[in-house]
Amino acid sequence: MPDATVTLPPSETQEVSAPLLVRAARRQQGDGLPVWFMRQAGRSLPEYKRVREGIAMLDSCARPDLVAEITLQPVRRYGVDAAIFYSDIMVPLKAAGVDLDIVPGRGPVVAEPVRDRAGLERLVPAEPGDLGFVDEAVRLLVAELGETPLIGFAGAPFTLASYLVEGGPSRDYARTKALMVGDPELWHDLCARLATMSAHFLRTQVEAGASAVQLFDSWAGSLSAADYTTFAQPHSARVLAGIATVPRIHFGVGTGELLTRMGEAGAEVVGVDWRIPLAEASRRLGPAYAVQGNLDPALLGAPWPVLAERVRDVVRSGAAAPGHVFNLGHGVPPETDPDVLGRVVDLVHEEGPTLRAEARAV
Ligand SMILES: Cc1c2[nH]c(c1CCC(=O)O)Cc1[nH]c(c(CCC(=O)O)c1C)Cc1[nH]c(c(CCC(=O)O)c1C)Cc1[nH]c(c(C)c1CCC(=O)O)C2
Repeated sequence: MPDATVTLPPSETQEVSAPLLVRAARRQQGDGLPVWFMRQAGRSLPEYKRVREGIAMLDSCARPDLVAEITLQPVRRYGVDAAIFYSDIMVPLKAAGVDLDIVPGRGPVVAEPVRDRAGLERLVPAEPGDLGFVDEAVRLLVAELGETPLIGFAGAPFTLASYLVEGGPSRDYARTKALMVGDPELWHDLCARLATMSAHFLRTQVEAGASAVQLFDSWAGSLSAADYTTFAQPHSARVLAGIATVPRIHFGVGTGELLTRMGEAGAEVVGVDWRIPLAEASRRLGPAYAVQGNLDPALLGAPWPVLAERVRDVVRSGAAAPGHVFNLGHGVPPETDPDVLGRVVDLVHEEGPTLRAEARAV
Protein backbone atom coordinates (compact mmCIF):
# COMPACT_ATOMS: atom_id res chain seq x y z
CA MET A 1 0.00 0.00 0.00
CA PRO A 2 1.39 3.45 -0.87
CA ASP A 3 2.35 5.67 2.05
CA ALA A 4 -0.50 8.21 2.32
CA THR A 5 1.75 10.93 3.69
CA VAL A 6 3.88 10.74 0.54
CA THR A 7 1.00 10.81 -1.95
CA LEU A 8 -0.96 13.66 -0.30
CA PRO A 9 -0.07 17.26 -1.18
CA PRO A 10 1.46 19.14 1.78
CA SER A 11 -1.69 21.11 2.68
CA GLU A 12 -3.74 17.93 3.03
CA THR A 13 -1.03 16.21 5.04
CA GLN A 14 -1.34 19.02 7.56
CA GLU A 15 -5.13 18.65 7.69
CA VAL A 16 -4.86 15.01 8.76
CA SER A 17 -3.11 16.05 11.97
CA ALA A 18 -5.05 19.31 12.57
CA PRO A 19 -7.39 19.29 15.58
CA LEU A 20 -10.99 18.24 14.85
CA LEU A 21 -12.19 21.78 15.62
CA VAL A 22 -9.89 23.22 12.96
CA ARG A 23 -10.89 20.55 10.44
CA ALA A 24 -14.58 21.26 11.09
CA ALA A 25 -13.99 24.98 10.57
CA ARG A 26 -12.30 24.16 7.25
CA ARG A 27 -15.21 21.87 6.29
CA GLN A 28 -13.01 18.76 6.43
CA GLN A 29 -14.29 16.90 9.50
CA GLY A 30 -16.00 13.89 7.93
CA ASP A 31 -18.26 12.35 10.58
CA GLY A 32 -16.20 13.57 13.58
CA LEU A 33 -17.97 16.19 15.70
CA PRO A 34 -16.05 18.59 17.97
CA VAL A 35 -17.81 20.04 21.02
CA TRP A 36 -17.07 22.93 23.37
CA PHE A 37 -19.29 25.40 25.24
CA MET A 38 -19.34 29.17 25.38
CA ARG A 39 -18.71 30.10 29.03
CA GLN A 40 -17.55 26.56 29.80
CA ALA A 41 -15.19 28.09 32.35
CA GLY A 42 -16.81 30.01 35.15
CA ARG A 43 -19.57 30.10 37.66
CA SER A 44 -21.13 26.71 36.99
CA LEU A 45 -17.91 25.02 38.20
CA PRO A 46 -17.17 24.58 41.93
CA GLU A 47 -13.43 24.47 41.18
CA TYR A 48 -13.77 27.91 39.53
CA LYS A 49 -15.57 29.39 42.52
CA ARG A 50 -12.79 28.08 44.77
CA VAL A 51 -9.89 29.69 42.87
CA ARG A 52 -11.79 32.95 42.28
CA GLU A 53 -12.68 33.45 45.96
CA GLY A 54 -11.84 37.04 47.01
CA ILE A 55 -10.43 37.99 43.57
CA ALA A 56 -12.33 40.39 41.30
CA MET A 57 -13.09 39.12 37.78
CA LEU A 58 -10.89 41.64 35.95
CA ASP A 59 -8.03 41.15 38.45
CA SER A 60 -8.19 37.40 37.79
CA CYS A 61 -7.84 38.06 34.04
CA ALA A 62 -4.51 39.85 34.65
CA ARG A 63 -2.94 36.84 36.44
CA PRO A 64 -1.56 34.34 33.90
CA ASP A 65 -1.35 31.49 36.44
CA LEU A 66 -5.04 31.88 37.34
CA VAL A 67 -6.10 32.38 33.72
CA ALA A 68 -4.33 29.17 32.73
CA GLU A 69 -5.86 27.19 35.63
CA ILE A 70 -9.41 28.46 35.00
CA THR A 71 -9.16 27.86 31.24
CA LEU A 72 -7.99 24.27 31.85
CA GLN A 73 -10.69 23.38 34.40
CA PRO A 74 -13.48 22.53 31.90
CA VAL A 75 -11.02 20.73 29.61
CA ARG A 76 -10.02 18.43 32.46
CA ARG A 77 -13.57 17.93 33.70
CA TYR A 78 -15.40 17.41 30.41
CA GLY A 79 -12.81 16.41 27.80
CA VAL A 80 -14.14 19.09 25.43
CA ASP A 81 -12.44 19.45 22.04
CA ALA A 82 -11.30 23.04 22.66
CA ALA A 83 -10.37 25.39 25.46
CA ILE A 84 -11.56 28.99 25.35
CA PHE A 85 -9.23 31.58 26.81
CA TYR A 86 -10.51 32.80 30.18
CA SER A 87 -10.74 36.58 29.92
CA ASP A 88 -13.43 39.07 28.97
CA ILE A 89 -14.34 41.18 25.96
CA MET A 90 -13.76 44.28 28.16
CA VAL A 91 -10.14 43.37 29.07
CA PRO A 92 -8.49 45.37 26.21
CA LEU A 93 -10.50 48.43 27.28
CA LYS A 94 -9.44 48.00 30.88
CA ALA A 95 -5.81 47.64 29.71
CA ALA A 96 -6.24 50.91 27.80
CA GLY A 97 -7.19 52.66 31.03
CA VAL A 98 -11.02 52.74 30.79
CA ASP A 99 -12.49 52.83 34.31
CA LEU A 100 -14.75 49.78 34.29
CA ASP A 101 -15.77 46.92 36.51
CA ILE A 102 -17.51 43.59 36.00
CA VAL A 103 -20.31 43.47 38.52
CA PRO A 104 -21.32 39.92 39.47
CA GLY A 105 -24.83 39.08 38.23
CA ARG A 106 -24.95 42.24 36.12
CA GLY A 107 -22.01 42.51 33.73
CA PRO A 108 -19.60 45.24 32.61
CA VAL A 109 -20.21 48.69 34.12
CA VAL A 110 -18.34 51.72 32.75
CA ALA A 111 -17.74 54.67 35.13
CA GLU A 112 -17.78 57.37 32.44
CA PRO A 113 -19.91 56.34 29.45
CA VAL A 114 -18.70 57.51 26.02
CA ARG A 115 -21.35 59.71 24.41
CA ASP A 116 -19.47 62.54 22.70
CA ARG A 117 -16.19 63.31 20.98
CA ALA A 118 -14.46 64.21 24.24
CA GLY A 119 -15.36 60.74 25.51
CA LEU A 120 -13.94 59.17 22.38
CA GLU A 121 -10.69 61.14 22.72
CA ARG A 122 -10.21 59.64 26.20
CA LEU A 123 -10.21 56.19 24.64
CA VAL A 124 -6.58 55.58 23.73
CA PRO A 125 -5.70 52.07 22.49
CA ALA A 126 -3.25 50.18 24.67
CA GLU A 127 0.42 50.07 23.70
CA PRO A 128 1.72 46.70 22.42
CA GLY A 129 3.28 45.79 25.80
CA ASP A 130 0.05 46.46 27.71
CA LEU A 131 -1.33 43.02 26.90
CA GLY A 132 1.81 41.22 28.07
CA PHE A 133 -0.25 39.30 30.63
CA VAL A 134 -2.42 37.92 27.80
CA ASP A 135 0.63 36.82 25.83
CA GLU A 136 2.06 35.11 28.91
CA ALA A 137 -1.19 33.33 29.80
CA VAL A 138 -1.70 32.02 26.26
CA ARG A 139 1.87 30.69 26.10
CA LEU A 140 1.43 28.91 29.43
CA LEU A 141 -1.83 27.42 28.21
CA VAL A 142 -0.68 26.24 24.82
CA ALA A 143 2.19 24.40 26.51
CA GLU A 144 -0.22 22.72 28.98
CA LEU A 145 -2.98 21.92 26.48
CA GLY A 146 -0.94 19.70 24.19
CA GLU A 147 -3.23 18.46 21.40
CA THR A 148 -6.29 20.42 22.56
CA PRO A 149 -6.68 23.66 20.59
CA LEU A 150 -7.09 27.01 22.35
CA ILE A 151 -9.74 29.40 21.04
CA GLY A 152 -8.84 33.07 21.43
CA PHE A 153 -11.59 35.67 21.36
CA ALA A 154 -12.52 39.33 21.35
CA GLY A 155 -15.64 41.49 21.40
CA ALA A 156 -16.90 42.98 18.14
CA PRO A 157 -16.99 46.80 17.96
CA PHE A 158 -20.81 47.05 18.06
CA THR A 159 -21.12 44.94 21.23
CA LEU A 160 -18.21 46.75 22.93
CA ALA A 161 -19.66 50.14 21.93
CA SER A 162 -23.00 49.16 23.44
CA TYR A 163 -21.36 48.78 26.89
CA LEU A 164 -19.34 51.98 26.51
CA VAL A 165 -22.25 54.13 25.36
CA GLU A 166 -24.91 52.70 27.70
CA GLY A 167 -22.49 52.51 30.64
CA GLY A 168 -23.56 48.93 31.31
CA PRO A 169 -25.80 46.11 30.10
CA SER A 170 -28.94 47.24 28.28
CA ARG A 171 -32.23 45.79 27.11
CA ASP A 172 -32.93 48.05 24.13
CA TYR A 173 -29.58 49.74 23.28
CA ALA A 174 -31.48 53.03 22.94
CA ARG A 175 -28.55 55.38 23.60
CA THR A 176 -26.25 53.29 21.42
CA LYS A 177 -28.61 53.34 18.46
CA ALA A 178 -29.44 57.03 18.92
CA LEU A 179 -25.72 57.87 18.75
CA MET A 180 -25.21 55.49 15.82
CA VAL A 181 -27.85 57.06 13.57
CA GLY A 182 -27.64 60.58 15.03
CA ASP A 183 -23.88 61.07 14.72
CA PRO A 184 -22.59 58.50 12.24
CA GLU A 185 -19.17 60.15 12.07
CA LEU A 186 -18.61 59.84 15.82
CA TRP A 187 -20.03 56.30 15.73
CA HIS A 188 -17.65 55.17 12.98
CA ASP A 189 -14.67 56.81 14.69
CA LEU A 190 -15.59 55.06 17.95
CA CYS A 191 -15.98 51.67 16.27
CA ALA A 192 -12.75 52.11 14.31
CA ARG A 193 -10.91 52.64 17.59
CA LEU A 194 -12.61 49.62 19.18
CA ALA A 195 -11.73 47.53 16.12
CA THR A 196 -8.07 48.44 16.60
CA MET A 197 -8.24 47.35 20.25
CA SER A 198 -10.02 44.05 19.54
CA ALA A 199 -7.70 43.24 16.63
CA HIS A 200 -4.71 43.82 18.90
CA PHE A 201 -6.24 41.58 21.62
CA LEU A 202 -6.88 38.82 19.06
CA ARG A 203 -3.50 39.14 17.40
CA THR A 204 -1.78 38.85 20.77
CA GLN A 205 -3.59 35.56 21.39
CA VAL A 206 -2.92 34.14 17.92
CA GLU A 207 0.76 35.10 17.94
CA ALA A 208 1.11 33.39 21.33
CA GLY A 209 -0.37 30.17 19.91
CA ALA A 210 -4.21 30.21 19.83
CA SER A 211 -5.47 27.78 17.15
CA ALA A 212 -8.75 29.55 16.30
CA VAL A 213 -10.58 32.72 17.27
CA GLN A 214 -14.16 33.71 18.00
CA LEU A 215 -15.45 37.24 17.54
CA PHE A 216 -18.37 37.84 19.93
CA ASP A 217 -20.91 40.29 18.53
CA SER A 218 -23.34 39.11 21.16
CA TRP A 219 -25.83 41.96 20.79
CA ALA A 220 -25.70 42.52 17.00
CA GLY A 221 -29.05 40.71 16.73
CA SER A 222 -30.70 43.87 18.03
CA LEU A 223 -29.93 45.56 14.69
CA SER A 224 -31.84 45.38 11.41
CA ALA A 225 -29.89 43.83 8.54
CA ALA A 226 -29.57 47.27 6.93
CA ASP A 227 -28.21 48.94 10.06
CA TYR A 228 -25.92 45.97 10.76
CA THR A 229 -24.46 46.30 7.27
CA THR A 230 -23.89 50.05 7.56
CA PHE A 231 -22.85 50.45 11.18
CA ALA A 232 -21.38 47.19 12.47
CA GLN A 233 -20.18 44.84 9.72
CA PRO A 234 -17.38 47.02 8.28
CA HIS A 235 -15.74 47.32 11.70
CA SER A 236 -16.04 43.60 12.48
CA ALA A 237 -14.61 42.89 9.02
CA ARG A 238 -11.54 44.96 9.89
CA VAL A 239 -11.00 42.98 13.09
CA LEU A 240 -11.35 39.64 11.29
CA ALA A 241 -9.16 40.68 8.35
CA GLY A 242 -6.20 41.00 10.69
CA ILE A 243 -6.44 37.32 11.73
CA ALA A 244 -6.57 35.31 8.51
CA THR A 245 -4.06 32.63 9.60
CA VAL A 246 -6.41 30.64 11.88
CA PRO A 247 -10.11 29.69 11.58
CA ARG A 248 -12.45 32.51 12.59
CA ILE A 249 -15.83 31.97 14.28
CA HIS A 250 -18.30 34.87 14.24
CA PHE A 251 -21.10 34.70 16.80
CA GLY A 252 -24.11 36.72 17.92
CA VAL A 253 -27.47 36.11 19.62
CA GLY A 254 -30.71 36.46 17.62
CA THR A 255 -28.80 36.93 14.37
CA GLY A 256 -30.88 34.67 12.09
CA GLU A 257 -31.43 37.57 9.69
CA LEU A 258 -27.73 38.58 9.77
CA LEU A 259 -26.02 35.24 9.21
CA THR A 260 -24.88 35.82 5.64
CA ARG A 261 -23.50 39.27 6.51
CA MET A 262 -21.66 37.82 9.50
CA GLY A 263 -20.08 35.22 7.25
CA GLU A 264 -19.16 37.85 4.67
CA ALA A 265 -17.47 39.89 7.40
CA GLY A 266 -14.65 37.35 7.11
CA ALA A 267 -15.36 34.16 9.05
CA GLU A 268 -15.03 30.45 8.27
CA VAL A 269 -17.63 29.50 10.90
CA VAL A 270 -20.83 31.34 11.81
CA GLY A 271 -22.21 30.84 15.32
CA VAL A 272 -25.97 30.34 15.50
CA ASP A 273 -28.30 30.64 18.50
CA TRP A 274 -31.21 28.27 19.17
CA ARG A 275 -33.85 30.30 17.34
CA ILE A 276 -33.29 28.68 13.95
CA PRO A 277 -32.28 25.10 13.11
CA LEU A 278 -28.69 24.63 11.95
CA ALA A 279 -29.85 23.15 8.63
CA GLU A 280 -31.78 26.36 7.94
CA ALA A 281 -28.83 28.51 9.03
CA SER A 282 -26.60 26.55 6.67
CA ARG A 283 -29.11 26.89 3.83
CA ARG A 284 -28.96 30.67 4.30
CA LEU A 285 -25.16 30.70 4.50
CA GLY A 286 -24.46 28.42 1.55
CA PRO A 287 -21.66 25.89 1.07
CA ALA A 288 -18.71 28.14 1.93
CA TYR A 289 -19.35 28.28 5.69
CA ALA A 290 -19.33 25.91 8.63
CA VAL A 291 -21.79 26.48 11.50
CA GLN A 292 -21.44 26.37 15.28
CA GLY A 293 -24.21 25.76 17.79
CA ASN A 294 -26.97 25.61 18.82
CA LEU A 295 -28.57 23.79 21.77
CA ASP A 296 -30.83 26.12 23.77
CA PRO A 297 -28.92 26.64 27.08
CA ALA A 298 -32.21 26.77 28.98
CA LEU A 299 -32.82 23.11 28.10
CA LEU A 300 -29.82 21.99 30.19
CA GLY A 301 -32.24 21.87 33.13
CA ALA A 302 -34.67 19.50 31.38
CA PRO A 303 -34.91 15.76 32.26
CA TRP A 304 -32.01 13.89 30.68
CA PRO A 305 -33.96 11.77 28.14
CA VAL A 306 -35.64 14.92 26.78
CA LEU A 307 -32.37 16.86 26.70
CA ALA A 308 -30.53 13.94 25.05
CA GLU A 309 -33.09 13.88 22.24
CA ARG A 310 -32.62 17.64 21.72
CA VAL A 311 -28.85 17.13 21.56
CA ARG A 312 -29.38 14.46 18.88
CA ASP A 313 -31.68 16.85 16.94
CA VAL A 314 -28.91 19.47 16.89
CA VAL A 315 -26.37 16.89 15.68
CA ARG A 316 -28.69 15.72 12.87
CA SER A 317 -29.52 19.26 11.78
CA GLY A 318 -25.84 20.25 11.83
CA ALA A 319 -25.01 17.32 9.55
CA ALA A 320 -26.67 19.29 6.72
CA ALA A 321 -23.93 21.94 6.96
CA PRO A 322 -20.51 21.52 5.32
CA GLY A 323 -18.96 21.80 8.77
CA HIS A 324 -20.39 21.67 12.32
CA VAL A 325 -18.93 22.54 15.70
CA PHE A 326 -21.33 21.48 18.48
CA ASN A 327 -22.00 24.19 21.08
CA LEU A 328 -24.84 25.87 22.91
CA GLY A 329 -26.74 28.73 21.31
CA HIS A 330 -25.25 31.05 23.97
CA GLY A 331 -23.24 30.72 27.18
CA VAL A 332 -23.58 28.09 29.92
CA PRO A 333 -26.08 29.44 32.51
CA PRO A 334 -24.50 29.83 35.98
CA GLU A 335 -26.95 27.40 37.64
CA THR A 336 -26.09 24.53 35.23
CA ASP A 337 -25.27 21.16 36.80
CA PRO A 338 -21.73 20.36 35.52
CA ASP A 339 -22.61 16.65 35.38
CA VAL A 340 -25.24 17.43 32.73
CA LEU A 341 -22.65 19.18 30.54
CA GLY A 342 -20.41 16.15 30.97
CA ARG A 343 -23.20 13.88 29.74
CA VAL A 344 -23.77 16.15 26.71
CA VAL A 345 -20.06 15.93 25.79
CA ASP A 346 -20.10 12.14 26.13
CA LEU A 347 -23.27 11.83 24.04
CA VAL A 348 -21.84 14.03 21.26
CA HIS A 349 -18.63 12.01 21.23
CA GLU A 350 -20.30 8.58 21.43
CA GLU A 351 -23.27 9.05 19.11
CA GLY A 352 -22.23 12.07 17.01
CA PRO A 353 -20.35 10.24 14.24
CA THR A 354 -23.13 7.68 13.69
CA LEU A 355 -25.91 10.28 13.82
CA ARG A 356 -24.02 12.45 11.33
CA ALA A 357 -23.37 9.54 8.98
CA GLU A 358 -27.05 8.51 9.12
CA ALA A 359 -28.32 12.05 8.60
CA ARG A 360 -25.97 12.60 5.67
CA ALA A 361 -27.00 9.32 4.04
CA VAL A 362 -30.69 10.35 3.83
C1 LIG B 1 -21.12 39.95 26.38
C2 LIG B 1 -19.83 39.35 26.89
C3 LIG B 1 -19.12 39.72 28.05
N1 LIG B 1 -18.00 38.89 28.14
C4 LIG B 1 -17.98 38.02 27.09
C5 LIG B 1 -19.10 38.31 26.28
C6 LIG B 1 -19.42 37.61 25.01
C7 LIG B 1 -20.03 36.29 25.30
C8 LIG B 1 -21.50 36.34 25.54
O1 LIG B 1 -22.23 36.77 24.65
O2 LIG B 1 -21.92 35.90 26.62
C9 LIG B 1 -16.96 37.03 26.76
C10 LIG B 1 -16.46 36.15 27.82
N2 LIG B 1 -16.50 36.33 29.19
C11 LIG B 1 -15.87 35.30 29.80
C12 LIG B 1 -15.35 34.42 28.83
C13 LIG B 1 -14.46 33.25 29.19
C14 LIG B 1 -14.39 32.07 28.42
C15 LIG B 1 -15.59 31.14 28.44
O3 LIG B 1 -16.48 31.32 27.59
O4 LIG B 1 -15.57 30.18 29.24
C16 LIG B 1 -15.74 34.93 27.59
C17 LIG B 1 -15.51 34.36 26.20
C18 LIG B 1 -15.70 35.10 31.25
C19 LIG B 1 -16.64 35.75 32.17
N3 LIG B 1 -17.23 36.98 32.04
C20 LIG B 1 -17.99 37.22 33.14
C21 LIG B 1 -17.90 36.12 34.02
C22 LIG B 1 -18.58 36.01 35.38
C23 LIG B 1 -17.88 36.83 36.38
C24 LIG B 1 -17.70 36.15 37.68
O5 LIG B 1 -17.62 34.91 37.76
O6 LIG B 1 -17.55 36.89 38.67
C25 LIG B 1 -17.04 35.21 33.42
C26 LIG B 1 -16.56 33.87 33.96
C27 LIG B 1 -18.74 38.47 33.42
C28 LIG B 1 -19.44 39.07 32.26
N4 LIG B 1 -18.83 39.70 31.21
C29 LIG B 1 -19.78 40.12 30.32
C30 LIG B 1 -21.06 39.75 30.82
C31 LIG B 1 -22.38 40.03 30.16
C32 LIG B 1 -20.83 39.09 32.05
C33 LIG B 1 -21.85 38.40 32.93
C34 LIG B 1 -22.13 39.10 34.19
C35 LIG B 1 -22.78 38.16 35.18
O7 LIG B 1 -23.87 37.65 34.87
O8 LIG B 1 -22.19 37.96 36.27
C36 LIG B 1 -19.46 40.76 29.03
